[in-house]
Amino acid sequence: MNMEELKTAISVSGLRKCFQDKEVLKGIDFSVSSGTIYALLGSNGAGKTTAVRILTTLLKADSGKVEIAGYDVGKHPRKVHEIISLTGQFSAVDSVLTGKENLIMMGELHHLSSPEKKACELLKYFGLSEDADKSVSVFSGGMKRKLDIAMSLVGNPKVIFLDEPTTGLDPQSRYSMWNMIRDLNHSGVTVFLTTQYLEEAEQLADIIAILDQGSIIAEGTPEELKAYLPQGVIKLSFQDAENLERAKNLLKTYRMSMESEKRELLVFTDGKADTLAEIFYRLYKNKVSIQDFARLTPDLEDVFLAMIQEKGGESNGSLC
Ligand SMILES: Nc1ncnc2c1ncn2[C@@H]1O[C@H](COP(=O)(O)OP(=O)(O)OP(=O)(O)O)[C@@H](O)[C@H]1O
Repeated sequence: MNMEELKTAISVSGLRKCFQDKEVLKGIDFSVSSGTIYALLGSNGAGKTTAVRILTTLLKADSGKVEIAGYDVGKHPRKVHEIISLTGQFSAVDSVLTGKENLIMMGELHHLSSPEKKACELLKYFGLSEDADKSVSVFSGGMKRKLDIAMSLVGNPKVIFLDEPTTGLDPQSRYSMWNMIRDLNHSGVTVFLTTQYLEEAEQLADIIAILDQGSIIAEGTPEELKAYLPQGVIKLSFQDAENLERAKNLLKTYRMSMESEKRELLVFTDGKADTLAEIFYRLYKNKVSIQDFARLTPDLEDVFLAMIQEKGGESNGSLC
C-alpha cells in the first residue's frame, strides 16, 4: 500500500492494557493522518510508553484494534515493521562501535546494497560526519540520541515513533532535535511522538492528545486546546485599595476575580477590542487610576492543568 495515497497512518480504537490488576490504558481511540506530527502528551506513568510499545508490535494489547497504514499490528507485524521505526527513551546504539560502524551494521541488517553510502548520508544529515569514526562511548547524550534516530532511519520508515525524544537533553540539543524532527516530517515521514513537555508538543505537533491515567482527556490542535480556557482575561493593577474598590464597583457587569493584597483585578471579557475600550473608558471617565494592565492569554500549561484538575474528580476505577 502506498503511504502517499493512504490518508490515515495510524488508527487506534478501544485500546486497553492491564498490568496485573492495574489498568494502564483504559480504551483509547485516536487516528493520525499521514504526513503529520502527532504528540501524545502526558505526565510520568500516564501510559505513553505502553501505548507506543503496543503500536510498534512490542507488546500485545488486551483488547482493541491498532492499524498502521491499514495493517493490523497483531495480524501483520512483519508488514508493520517494514513501515515503522521506533526510537526509545534508552539508546539502542552499541557504545563500543563508532557512529559509522553502528550505522553500517544497521544497513547490513536491512540488507542494503551499499550500507556505507547510507551511513555517510545519514551522518551528514544529522551533522555527525566529523565524529563518524569516534567511539560512541565518547558521544554526548544529544549526539547519541541523534545517532539513535539515524539508525532508525536506515530502513526508510514511513512512520517513525519517538518515545520522549528529548528527555534528558540540554536546551540547545533539544532545540536541534526539534529542527531535525521537523525536517524529517517535511520529507514526508509521519511522526508519532510522546513527550511530557508541553512546549515540545506545542512546538512540533499538528495534533496533541493529552493522556492522563490511561485515558485521552483531550485532543486537538494546540490552538483548539488553548480555546478550552476563556480568552480575553485582563489583569488590572491599582496603586491603592481605594482605586481597586472603585474599579470593582464600576465593572460590576463583568465576571471578576479580585486579589486584594496585590491590588489586582482579573476581568473576564469576550476579548473583543470594543469591550476592552469600553472598560478602559469607564475607568478613565470616573478618574480611576490604573497602575498597570495585561491581557492574559492561556498557555497550554494552563489548559493541561485545568483539564487534569477537572478530570481528577472523576472515577478512575479499574476494569482489570
Ligand atoms: N511491564 C510492566 N509491568 C507492570 N507495570 C508496568 C509495566 N510497564 C509499565 N507499567 C506501569 O504502567 C504505568 C504506565 O507506564 P508507562 O511507562 O506506559 O508510562 P509513561 O507515560 O511512558 O511514563 P514515563 O514518562 O515515566 O515513561 C506505570 O504505572 C508503570 O509502572
